[in-house]
Amino acid sequence: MAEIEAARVIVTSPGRNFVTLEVRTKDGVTGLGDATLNGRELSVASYLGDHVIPCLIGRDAHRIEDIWQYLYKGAYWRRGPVTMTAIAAVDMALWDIKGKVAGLPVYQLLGGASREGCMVYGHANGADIEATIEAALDYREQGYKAIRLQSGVPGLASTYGVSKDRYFYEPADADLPSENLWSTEKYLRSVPPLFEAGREALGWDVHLLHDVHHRLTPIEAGRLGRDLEPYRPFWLEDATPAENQEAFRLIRRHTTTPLAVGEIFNSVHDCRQLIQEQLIDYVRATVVHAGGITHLRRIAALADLYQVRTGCHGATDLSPVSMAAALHFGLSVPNFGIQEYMRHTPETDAVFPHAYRFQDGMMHPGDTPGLGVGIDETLAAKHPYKRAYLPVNRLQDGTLFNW
Ligand SMILES: O=C(O)[C@@H](O)[C@@H](O)[C@H](O)[C@H](O)CO
Ligand SMILES: [Mg+2]
Repeated sequence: MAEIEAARVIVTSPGRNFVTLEVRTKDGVTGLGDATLNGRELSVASYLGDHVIPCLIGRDAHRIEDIWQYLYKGAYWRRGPVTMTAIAAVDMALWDIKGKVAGLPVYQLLGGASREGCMVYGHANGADIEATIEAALDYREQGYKAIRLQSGVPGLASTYGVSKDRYFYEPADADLPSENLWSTEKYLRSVPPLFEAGREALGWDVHLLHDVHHRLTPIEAGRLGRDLEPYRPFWLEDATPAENQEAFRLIRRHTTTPLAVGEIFNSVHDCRQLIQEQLIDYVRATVVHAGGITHLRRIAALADLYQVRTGCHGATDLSPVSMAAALHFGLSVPNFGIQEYMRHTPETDAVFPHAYRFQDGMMHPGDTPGLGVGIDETLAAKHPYKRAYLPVNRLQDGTLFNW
């Protein structure tokens, strides 16, 4: 028995907002869980502080599955990003504690390493094709085996996924949502030349990826997938919104370009049909928004039956605690595909010292017992919460569109 004596929520903003749960046992062992929900951070902080923590006190931290079921079924109100992010934070913290008590890194508790490291993809972006290719060459130089290409669209003032900074990308950029303008026609014309230039400059020994960010209809996505086929992309991500899972049947009918989807999913039910009908190739559900390691393993186990592999979300709004959990999961899961890696700022890394490391395009969670991430609370206190929103997206006639 490792009795839970206390738990608390730490909100800090070292460059961007993070919500972290710390669970402490009577023996003084602490575990950390990420609870960050970009642009809606305080709702999860309240869900945890007001509704979850009181139910945790006195429970056995070792009973991870039972506590997961207790919080999921016991709430009566199942699923949803706030609930599932809160459950994820508890789940990560309990795996962290179990690892520390056992003296083992979490991946060992999940069955041990299935590979030497997790292949990650980096983000090359630029205002135009030339700048994007230059950034991609830089990533290849650093050893990346997989690179996502996002370029500014001629005729559009700003484009999702294209930052002003070479390495650090932060979409939650304003105190109130900023507004972007979108044109599907301009965008669809811009991507094939980007990939043509990418293959010309980088050759064929590097994986190239692209994120559509839910902005096409299924038939438009089918056309883009087909137009990109000659350049053999590793995947086309979030080609169309996925609330309607059937929509992917139409895309599949028109292209063999592999499809990835799921960074906003929070439950296996969000991707059940996509997986069982083999409408996707990679599932992007991630530890922090999909119920923690415990639930993500369930999603991956279903996906494995249908040759769907993992490709977990890993943008900067997933804290180093999530990144570590993703790497322990990714190192052990049989059907790992790739892991997104968007590096955090030095301010974030200083608040969350961690054992995971990058080498030659691969990442390893390290062998520190537990998840291998700490929190420097003195430093965290110097970065108070700052309201920040993701942008919204409008068509050129003012219609609010998909983001
Ligand atoms: O693939 C990705 O990393 C993106 O889609 C993210 O930038 C995403 O928009 C943010 O993480 C949202 O919080
Ligand atoms: Mg994405």
